Amino acid sequence: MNIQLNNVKKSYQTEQETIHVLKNVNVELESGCWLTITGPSGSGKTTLMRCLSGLESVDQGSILLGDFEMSKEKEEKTRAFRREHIGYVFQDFQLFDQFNLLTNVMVPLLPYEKKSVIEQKAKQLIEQFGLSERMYHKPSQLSGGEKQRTAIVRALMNDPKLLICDEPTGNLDVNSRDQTMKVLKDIQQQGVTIILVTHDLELTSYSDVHAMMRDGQVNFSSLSYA
Ligand SMILES: Nc1ncnc2c1ncn2[C@@H]1O[C@H](COP(=O)(O)OP(=O)(O)OP(=O)(O)O)[C@@H](O)[C@H]1O
Repeated sequence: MNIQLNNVKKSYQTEQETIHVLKNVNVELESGCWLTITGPSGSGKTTLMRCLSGLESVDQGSILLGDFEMSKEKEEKTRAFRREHIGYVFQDFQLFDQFNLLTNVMVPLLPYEKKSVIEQKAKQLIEQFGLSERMYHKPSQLSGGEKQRTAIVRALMNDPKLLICDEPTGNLDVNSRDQTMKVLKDIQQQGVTIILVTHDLELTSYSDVHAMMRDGQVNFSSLSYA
């Protein structure tokens, strides 16, 4: 899925002030590419991912995902587009405490597809990510790394064309991190566009393009935090 962001601006209004988070973001990414975005804490990476996936609206500018101009569409259409085409791995997992791992993975698709089909797909991915033995455990019984892998599995359930990963390896040890990256690489090789947000500069080696976020802008040329 080609991605194009033009002059995207986004602010938050608090009681005291207006926080200008995205000041003028321009991004162009070819379908099937892997973009890694790094940048200091608070520079707006998560906000950008939320706007890109339609979880938040932008104040100005345009977001084009393939032929879909997200910034112009109504919420209902955006929600359907996200459900069909985007996978999102949240920084804080966003798993349901009351459900076991298998149900957590299935739950976003349950209202829309046949349960037996979703369950088969879920079990296949759960096995691929080495989580079969934890399938009937609830999030409170999972390690940080297991929760993170569960969040990745859930994001892959709809065969996304765009996979957004916000710090997907923050809780993983180096071996699990590298394993996860290899699985993501395989997924990219199947044609999926990947956007990865991370503080871990080593992960840029997996990507085709690296950009740094700073002062509300995305800069494609810098490789350091300096
Ligand atoms: N809903 C909100 N209301 C007000 N301010 C917000 C809101 N969401 C984010 N912010 C502010 O926007 C700025 C950017 O936040 P964001 O989470 O996008 O940064 P980040 O680069 O992802 O940070 P980190 O690397 O720590 O995850 C921060 O100053 C944050 O406090």
